[in-house]
Amino acid sequence: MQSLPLISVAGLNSEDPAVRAETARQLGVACREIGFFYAVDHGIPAEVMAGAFANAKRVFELPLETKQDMSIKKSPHNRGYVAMADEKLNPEAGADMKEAFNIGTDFPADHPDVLAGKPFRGVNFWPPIDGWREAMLGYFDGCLNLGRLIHKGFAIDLGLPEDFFVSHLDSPIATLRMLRYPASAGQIDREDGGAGAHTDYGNVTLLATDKVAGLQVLTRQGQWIDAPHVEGAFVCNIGDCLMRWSNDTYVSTPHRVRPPEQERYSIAFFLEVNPDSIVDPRDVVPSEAPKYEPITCAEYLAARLNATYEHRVEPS
Ligand SMILES: O=C(O)CCC(=O)C(=O)O
Ligand SMILES: [Fe+2]
Repeated sequence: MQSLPLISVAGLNSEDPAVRAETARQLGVACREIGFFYAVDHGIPAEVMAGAFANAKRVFELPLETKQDMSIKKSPHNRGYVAMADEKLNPEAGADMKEAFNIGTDFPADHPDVLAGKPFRGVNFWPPIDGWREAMLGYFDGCLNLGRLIHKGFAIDLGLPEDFFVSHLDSPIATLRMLRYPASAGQIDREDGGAGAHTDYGNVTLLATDKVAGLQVLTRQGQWIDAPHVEGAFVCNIGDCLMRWSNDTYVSTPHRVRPPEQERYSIAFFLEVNPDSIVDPRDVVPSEAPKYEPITCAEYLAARLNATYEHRVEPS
């Protein structure tokens, strides 16, 4: 049985170009073959990760009414609370047995982009919990920096200038999503009852998991394999936007969450690029005939989210 590769991403920070190149090579193999890898030596302290899980738990413990006051249905910018069974990541399979809470890049209400109503430039909902905002924004920033570092590796592996993605990542669309799956093994007979089989939409996802099993990844050979918890590691995967940008050089791979034996928490950080960045395969793989037209990151993401959430589609 295949397993996901483990990569020490600290090598991308090395002063030695040979170490950076070797780390990027490992990353490139993973992104071309399975589209998933574990990132270790990533620099986010264990206590920061533990704190994020403690805070995620607190938000789900709030009364339902308080959570519904922060409903994602009230945000055009993909922020807030998603109630149990309100989402279908695989619309053909049925509702996901999970609840979620999203925060995005934090903008003040008077930021020019917010006032102008730019897509994905909105304010966050903040749960009424002391210290929550500061702790989660600290974790968000840690993930963002890790995502930038991993993009340096992508650039090296793809034969681009090391800083190719830097200008695309100065104010990116990014979503930190806390997830809670109730114990539901034996109650739902769908293998993907926690989260329906899907690919992620953005460039890269950095997922922190607790010790409860559930995540599975589809190999190129069509086999579902477990992606077990690895202490201190992020499960990272390529999203559809980077697959498109790289002209399918990197693959976004279907994954799902089985109904867990025990209550399960995970925290996903979905990183795209700046809303106005042009995602054009000609820029990333100039030697190949492009399979996709150029599109802005915001346009691409909006189209994908509109297909997932009924509430985002304007009633006709
Ligand atoms: O909870 C997990 O382990 C995976 C969640 C996931 O794939 C997603 O939210 O996109
Ligand atoms: Fe996912």
